[in-house]
Amino acid sequence: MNWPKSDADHLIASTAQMRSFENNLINRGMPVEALMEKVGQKLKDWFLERPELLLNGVLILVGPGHNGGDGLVLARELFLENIDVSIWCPLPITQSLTRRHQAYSHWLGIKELHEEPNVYCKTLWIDALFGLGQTRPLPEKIANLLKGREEKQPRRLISIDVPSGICSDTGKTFSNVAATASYTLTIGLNKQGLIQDIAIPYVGELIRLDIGIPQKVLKKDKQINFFKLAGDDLFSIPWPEPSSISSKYQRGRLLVVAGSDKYKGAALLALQGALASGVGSIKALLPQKMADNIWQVSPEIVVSGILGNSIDGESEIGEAILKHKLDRLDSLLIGPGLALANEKWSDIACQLEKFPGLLVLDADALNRLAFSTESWEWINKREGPTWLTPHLQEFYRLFPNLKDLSPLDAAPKAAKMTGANVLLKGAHSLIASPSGVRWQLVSTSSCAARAGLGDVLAGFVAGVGAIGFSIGGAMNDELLALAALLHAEAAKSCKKGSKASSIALALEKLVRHIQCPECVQRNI
Ligand SMILES: NC(=O)C1=CN([C@@H]2O[C@H](COP(=O)(O)OP(=O)(O)OC[C@H]3O[C@@H](n4cnc5c(N)ncnc54)[C@H](OP(=O)(O)O)[C@@H]3O)[C@@H](O)[C@H]2O)[C@@H](O)CC1
Ligand SMILES: Nc1ncnc2c1ncn2[C@@H]1O[C@H](COP(=O)(O)OP(=O)(O)O)[C@@H](O)[C@H]1O
Ligand SMILES: [K+]
Repeated sequence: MNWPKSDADHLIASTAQMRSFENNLINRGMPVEALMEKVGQKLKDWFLERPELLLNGVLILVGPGHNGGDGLVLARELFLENIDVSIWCPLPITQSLTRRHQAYSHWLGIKELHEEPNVYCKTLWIDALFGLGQTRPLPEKIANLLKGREEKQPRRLISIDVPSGICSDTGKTFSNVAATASYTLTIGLNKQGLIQDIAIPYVGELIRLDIGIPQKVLKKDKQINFFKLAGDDLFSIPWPEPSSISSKYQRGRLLVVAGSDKYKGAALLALQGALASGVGSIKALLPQKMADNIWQVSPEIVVSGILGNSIDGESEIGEAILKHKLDRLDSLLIGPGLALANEKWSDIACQLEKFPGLLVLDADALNRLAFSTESWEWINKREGPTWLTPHLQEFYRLFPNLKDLSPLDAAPKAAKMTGANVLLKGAHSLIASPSGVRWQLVSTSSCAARAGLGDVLAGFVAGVGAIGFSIGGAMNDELLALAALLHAEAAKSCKKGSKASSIALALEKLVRHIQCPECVQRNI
């Protein structure tokens, strides 16, 4: 695994890993006091760079552990900068270091609240109640207070390390109540729970504060296999580059099986995604109506067969796939907009098993497999690599035995069970490989949540996969992750409300930019 870098910016840590890194530093001689001081200084710098947040003063909610200690160091530093600071310690402090900071803050004369704070006040609340040490629901008094605060002053609260009430491993609330932050300033490494879709409404914008965990400490952990991907990673993207003398057939050959009378647009969107990848040759098996017209909008596509049509407008794919020469392909995408015809998976199973190239199963191909007698277990029979691109409902339909697991645990399990790479789509899409490596997209835009974007994505990943396969044969695990990142970044670069086909054009431009920045500047 070469991308992205295994550094503090990219690693996504479980609570146990984070604890182990901290202990490692402390065991090597780093004083806990110094570590907390470092955290406090980073917090102070972050707040002082945003004076608008401090205009109405600051109230720091201090918890019993080291999270509270971080809050007290911040309180002291802001106080010394003449910011109007008060603290509230609702529970007895249990950590001695935190108690010492509390005593010093008292001696300095920092205001202390003895009553519950008023939820209406415009003061910024800083949640230093609980961090990594959370294992159970918030005390009722605090839960009610945080609930009231969100109702009366929505998001006028910033959390340190982890919003109180959220599990840093799963991202779930312990009891449906948690601090609702505008920002969460997480310390050292991104914690896996904080980037899960379920946590997004509580976490707000996630900021990682670097505390200088040395690379050699990170490298020692053999369990590091979870990486964050964001826009900055586009600059280091390992784009598969065919040789400069390669012909169109050596730059990836893709066959797209998509569309039905029921869902007419899906095939076109998938083909637009495929075109955006820059793959050398695109063929398609389409319903008759689309096959008759596609040349007018996408003359680059070669229609190499016609799909059958059920009386309900669903596509029947078996005959067309069986007639096609699959051995001349690098990648085969089946799924977007096919609808659920009454066909047996066994009709095509044998042909697909033997196909040595990359098979990408999306949308209704996943549903058809889910409802077949073969089910997900069939994927293991494939000779070539397989990529699955479900959204959450499709995923659990295909893997009903994993429905009690969170997406974070279920996706790698599915990858391991099937030997396929899985792209589980969502607000923060998760990519899991059979080797156990996971990637998660973090800085996505919710304007990507529009009908048709998944079709563009399926065509795009199949195109990128075809290029990768044409070069190496053996697929790099990160290829699916990099295709998903490009798609999300293209969606982000578009105006709010952009339609799927505009995003496909933005994706094409982004790919050209990565391959040749000068060409885009010269508008070629
Ligand atoms: N370790 C380090 O060197 C560094 C740590 N750092 C900072 O420390 C944080 C972790 O500190 P921490 O381990 O003290 O845990 P923290 O979350 O503050 O609270 C634990 C306390 O709260 C209690 N408690 C928990 N839930 C509760 C509930 N619902 N209701 C009531 N009580 C509850 C719990 O009680 P217990 O469960 O033990 O009974 C325990 O007393 C971390 O997030 C980061 O901010 C950084 O500065 C970097 C250096
Ligand atoms: N809240 C969200 N924020 C960002 N991206 C999202 C969000 N919800 C969905 N997406 C992305 O939008 C796309 C939608 O795909 P999909 O559900 O397959 O749509 P469709 O089948 O209608 O084309 C995926 O890339 C997914 O990751
Ligand atoms: K907190």
